[in-house]
Amino acid sequence: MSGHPRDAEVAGLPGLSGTGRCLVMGVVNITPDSFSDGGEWFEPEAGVQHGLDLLAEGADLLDVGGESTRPGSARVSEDEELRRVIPVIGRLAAHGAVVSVDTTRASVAQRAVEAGARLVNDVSGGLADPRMAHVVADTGVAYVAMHWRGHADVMDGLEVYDDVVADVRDELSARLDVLLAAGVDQKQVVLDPGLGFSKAGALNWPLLAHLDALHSLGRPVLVGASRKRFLGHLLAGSPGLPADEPAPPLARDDATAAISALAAAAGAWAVRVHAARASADAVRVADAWTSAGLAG
Ligand SMILES: Nc1nc2ncc(COP(=O)(O)O)nc2c(=O)[nH]1
Repeated sequence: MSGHPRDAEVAGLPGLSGTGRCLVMGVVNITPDSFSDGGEWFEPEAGVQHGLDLLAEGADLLDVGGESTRPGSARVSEDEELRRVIPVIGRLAAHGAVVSVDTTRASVAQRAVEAGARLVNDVSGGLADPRMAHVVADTGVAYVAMHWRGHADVMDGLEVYDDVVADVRDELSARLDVLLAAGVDQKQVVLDPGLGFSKAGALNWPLLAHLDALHSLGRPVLVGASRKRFLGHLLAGSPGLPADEPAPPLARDDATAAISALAAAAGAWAVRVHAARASADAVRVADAWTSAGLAG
C-alpha cells in the first residue's frame, strides 16, 4: 500500500512505520477496574510480566495505562496514575520494548517519556489537558489522537451525530489543526476513531467500514475494538450465550481478531488488542491475502 497513510512515517518509531503491515499494540492495563481485565495486572511485577507475555505472543508494541476509561469509571489522581504506570513503563522499556503510555494527562505523558515511553496514546486527543500538545511538541514522540467527546462520567450522553463518519473525521481534523498549531509535527500523529467512546453499538460499525474517511486526513490510523461493548451486543445469543444480554468481554476475542484482519485489510496502521496472538495471526492472514491480490 505504498503511498497509503499506513505507510507514512511515525516520528520516533523508525522500526514501526512504513513496514507495509498492520502492527499489533498489546494492552497492559494497570488498573483495578478496566472493563475487561481490571485488576489482573494491578501489581507492577504482574504488569511487566504481562507485557513481556504479549510481546512473546506477537505484539509489536505495548500500551500501558493506569486509569480505566470504562464508561462511568471514576478518575484516579495524578499521583496514583504515575504510581501505577511509571515503574511498568520503565521496566518494559529497559527490556527493549516499544512502549506507549495511555493517558490524558500531560504531566503523566512527560514522566512516561522520561521513563522510556516512545508514544503517547491520548484518548482525549488533547482535549482533556491543554498542556498535552506542548509536551508532545517538546518531546517529539509519536502521539495517538483519538476521537473523544468527554470523560467516562459523561461520554455516554454525548453520542449524537448527524453523520458519525463525517462528524468523527471533521472533529479529528480540527484536533489535528490544533496540534499542528501548537508545534506538533504531522509525522508524530496517529489518528483513532475512538470506538465505544461516545458511540453506542451501531455507531461503531460505520466507522470501521469507512476507515478511508480517516485515512483522507493523511495520517496512520489505530483501531481499538478489542473486547468492546458493541462486540458484546453483536455476539448476544451466540451458541451457549444468553440472547438478552451482551456476550461477556472474555468471549469477544475471536470477534476482535476478525476485526483486526478486516482493519489490516482496510489499511489500519495498528490494532490495539488484549489477546495479542489471535490478532497477530489475523493481521498476517490479511496481509498475505492483500499482497496476493496486489500481485494479481
Ligand atoms: N487509542 C486508543 N486507546 C484506548 N484506550 C483505552 C480503551 C478502552 O479499552 P480498555 O479499557 O480495554 O483499555 N480504548 C482505546 C482505543 O480504542 N483507542
